Amino acid sequence: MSDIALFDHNLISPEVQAALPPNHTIRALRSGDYERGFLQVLEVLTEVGNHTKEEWLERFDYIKRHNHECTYNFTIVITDDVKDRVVAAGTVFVERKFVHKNGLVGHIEDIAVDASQQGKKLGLRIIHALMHIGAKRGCYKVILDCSAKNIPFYEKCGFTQKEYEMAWYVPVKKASL
Ligand SMILES: CC(=O)SCCNC(=O)CCNC(=O)[C@H](O)C(C)(C)COP(=O)(O)OP(=O)(O)OC[C@H]1O[C@@H](n2cnc3c(N)ncnc32)[C@H](O)[C@@H]1OP(=O)(O)O
Repeated sequence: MSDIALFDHNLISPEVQAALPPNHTIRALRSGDYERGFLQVLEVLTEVGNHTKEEWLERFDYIKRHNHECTYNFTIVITDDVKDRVVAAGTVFVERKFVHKNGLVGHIEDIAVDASQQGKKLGLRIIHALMHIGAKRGCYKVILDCSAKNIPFYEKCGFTQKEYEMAWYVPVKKASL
């Protein structure tokens, strides 16, 4: 697969692009971002797994092919164009609901800025770009879960605290001997 974009670039906010440092670009995730270190950037969040290129393309291609269906996935990155590396990433899912008269809700997930690039407003730009995508796709709200230490960051981005997060982790079955 050549360097294919996950979704249409006209959803990227021109205001956010204009606010980036020189030689940086905000754009849709591309299939070639495997080589540009997209998965390594996500390692600031959690365990990512050592994907082969084939495993990466399997997931990328699936999302791309199914992006017109029930849930839309808009994953974006910021690249350092001198180094040709991904330095920040984030996703907004658009969920189709029955409530709010068949309303749409954006869910922000997996916000990550390379450890060496944090504190340069790249996280803020990613969030603003995802909020723009949610608004353009017709969401009536955009929501996310985060740790307490990140609340001030999301408040700076324009979010307010509401409700509580709940989680259930599927028990890992031990292999039988
Ligand atoms: C929905 C989710 O995915 S939650 C998971 C979020 N991701 C992580 O925790 C992974 C590790 N952390 C990171 O990748 C980054 O540090 C992020 C995404 C949390 C923040 O991105 P950065 O690029 O470092 O932040 P950025 O420079 O855009 O900060 C914007 C503003 O928020 C402030 N801010 C950022 N993080 C914090 C924090 N933890 N506490 C207080 N303020 C903060 C900054 O000081 C800045 O304020 P200013 O406008 O007054 O100068």
